Amino acid sequence: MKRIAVIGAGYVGLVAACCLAKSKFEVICIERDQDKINQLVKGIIPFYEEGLQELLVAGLESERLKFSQNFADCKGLEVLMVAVGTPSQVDGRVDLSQIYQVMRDIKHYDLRPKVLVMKSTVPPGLGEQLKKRFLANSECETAYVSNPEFLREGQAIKDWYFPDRIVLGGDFPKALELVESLFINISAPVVKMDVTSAEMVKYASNAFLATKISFINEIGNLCELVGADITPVAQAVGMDRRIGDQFLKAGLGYGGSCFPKDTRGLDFLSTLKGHTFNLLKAVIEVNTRQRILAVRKLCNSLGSLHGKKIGVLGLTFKPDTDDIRESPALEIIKFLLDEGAQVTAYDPMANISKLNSMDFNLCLNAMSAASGCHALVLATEWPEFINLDWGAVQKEMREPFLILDGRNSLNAQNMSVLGFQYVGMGKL
Ligand SMILES: NC(=O)c1ccc[n+]([C@@H]2O[C@H](COP(=O)([O-])OP(=O)(O)OC[C@H]3O[C@@H](n4cnc5c(N)ncnc54)[C@H](O)[C@@H]3O)[C@@H](O)[C@H]2O)c1
Ligand SMILES: O=c1ccn([C@@H]2O[C@H](COP(=O)(O)OP(=O)(O)O[C@H]3O[C@H](CO)[C@@H](O)[C@H](O)[C@H]3O)[C@@H](O)[C@H]2O)c(=O)[nH]1
Repeated sequence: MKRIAVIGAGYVGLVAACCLAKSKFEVICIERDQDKINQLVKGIIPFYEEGLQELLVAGLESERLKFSQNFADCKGLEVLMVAVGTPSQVDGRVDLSQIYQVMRDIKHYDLRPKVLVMKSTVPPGLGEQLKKRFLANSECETAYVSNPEFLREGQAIKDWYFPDRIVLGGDFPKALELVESLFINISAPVVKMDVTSAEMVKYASNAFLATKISFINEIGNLCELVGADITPVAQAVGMDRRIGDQFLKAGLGYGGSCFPKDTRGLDFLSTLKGHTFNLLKAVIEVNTRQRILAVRKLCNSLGSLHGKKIGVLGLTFKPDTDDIRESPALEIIKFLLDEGAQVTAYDPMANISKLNSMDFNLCLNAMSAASGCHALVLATEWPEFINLDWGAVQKEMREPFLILDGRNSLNAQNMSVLGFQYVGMGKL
């Protein structure tokens, strides 16, 4: 029986802790936020993720999953898995303060696990530094293993059990084997390498997916200029198996807690190392521009936005999550407010407690968000929006009945028949 400590009950930490407890490991999850722990021990998850609540409750009932604020409770455990946050600073640099605090605590409490597994996304090269600074001590026999996490919000449990690959970076085969043995019941190729290369896999994967999105958005922008439609273009391009059909959806660009911060983080690291990563810089710039483009489209149809009433459907960075971190919707709302528009918004799940005070009217449903609006922006493609009674929505609105489909998820022709002025992204 392996006993595992997971540090950080955020998104990744909680998924890891619950899934490992389900695999019959004894797991203690250390979280610094006592309010979070108070909720978790009652079986309540502080965010939305399909299927996670049930796993949490099962873990608590089996008594294989425990929570604590106290690092001393990790003493004597074989595996310590770090899943604390690595957010972005204003200049793009990764804020590593949570990681350093954990390393100091490991030293302070003299924990000496057999293996320290780094699940947090950290800049390539950091692991080797941490080893030298915190673990290079003849008495400490802790092996360091980088094990980047690739799960997506909204599909986290599925991604945990059916990953495309498990990446392990480390120097000691025994330590790598120990970490590999945590993923029992998971059938996926295990790719082993050195620590820095494993750290690079995570950044390269996110940067590549972000590149695909910005690339298709640029093709979409060109489609508008030549009179083509990005939807069939992307579909046919993606049918080439060498390209693949995923992450080719044009729209308002990528948001969330990972792509924006990880692309900025990799760009910062490149600059620090003396390399100008022009391709990545362009990916980031295109992504920022997509939001501005959306606002320009509104201006093109409405003229000045001052005093115009604009409804926004969707606040989360994508459907099936309540996460609003770096959401394109919120960035667009800021622009609209700056232009003097009156903004109403609705989202079926957004965690609005995380919203800093914003000067817009949060509505209880899509229909009230649309009421009296000159324009509606579909910012997140929640199924409930696709299936709205759009005829009824149109009646609630006022001229010019503009709909800006920021996710190209509505049927343009149907919308026109209903009397909307339809504007998509990368379409005529
Ligand atoms: N969110 C995702 O979908 C995702 C997916 C893959 C990888 N990642 C990476 O995983 C890491 C964690 O991401 P997240 O979204 O779960 O972060 P998060 O910010 O949601 O959660 C981090 C948690 O760690 C806790 N914490 C911080 N310092 C602590 C300490 N010293 N002791 C105990 N608890 C502490 C925080 O209170 C918080 O609850 C990041 O590096 C992220 O880039 C995230
Ligand atoms: O064709 C596409 C696909 C996605 N997006 C946008 O891209 C963002 C990110 O989407 P997604 O990748 O599904 O969400 P995340 O949960 O942020 O997951 C990403 O970030 C995680 C954290 O690093 C990684 O673990 C995952 O592998 C990686 O997919 C969202 O705003 C989407 O709307 C598009 O605009 N077009």
